[in-house]
Amino acid sequence: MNDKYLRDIILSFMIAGKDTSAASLSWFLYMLFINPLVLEKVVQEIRDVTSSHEKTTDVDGSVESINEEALDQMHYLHAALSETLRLYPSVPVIVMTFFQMARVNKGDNIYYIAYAMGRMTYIWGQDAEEFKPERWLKDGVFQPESPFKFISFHAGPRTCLGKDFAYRQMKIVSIALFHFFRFKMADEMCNVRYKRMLTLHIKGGLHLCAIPRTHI
Ligand code: HEM
Repeated sequence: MNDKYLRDIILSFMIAGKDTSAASLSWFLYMLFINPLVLEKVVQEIRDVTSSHEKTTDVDGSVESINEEALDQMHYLHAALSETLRLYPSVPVIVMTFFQMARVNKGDNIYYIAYAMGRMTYIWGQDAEEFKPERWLKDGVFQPESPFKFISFHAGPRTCLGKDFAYRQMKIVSIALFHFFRFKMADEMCNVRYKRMLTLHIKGGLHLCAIPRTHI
């Protein structure tokens, strides 16, 4: 390994890992606003996991309670994040360049639209357009889908290398945010739309007001 190799690895992790997780968290917060019952369940799960540190001002105590074991127990949060990524995949269009295959020439590009695939009734059923974390749960336990069905992290040999890291990061940030704050949209009438880019961002960003919690 030389410095250039190391630089390229760090750069690709920063490019692949920053905007994707940030955009997912924005959509996640938005989905919770428009689905208050899901928000309630997410907050309840966070409350259960951080219950040993009820004082919301006790930063060290609450950070301590966010350990590996606690993160693994958060099935509902994991399901809600997955459901967000199904409807709002951070990489909405994925392109593959082919070497050679039957009926595909060397150098041809094939695109698949993760955004559309996440909403197809053929793949996800009649309720495909609905935000339903429950579709990922069986008896309260998260059930992973085949990566060829839930395509938001790509599948096969070029699958996302940071998937587990991304879930951990998004879970930790969500726990910290909801433990210490309530949120409301700065303008509840605003029309939230996506911006057409390589990654799926909210057009103009998601503007929120954070209100410190006195108790969770
Ligand atoms: C919600 C968060 C994320 C999503 C939805 C996501 C999704 C994806 C997708 C769809 C690809 C394939 C892109 C393509 O081939 O065109 C990819 C590749 C990749 N991702 Fe992620 N990603 C996320 C977070 C991260 C994080 C946090 C890291 C690293 C810390 C990371 C590292 C990578 C790397 C290195 C690749 C390239 C893999 C390769 O081509 O062999 N990703 N990701």
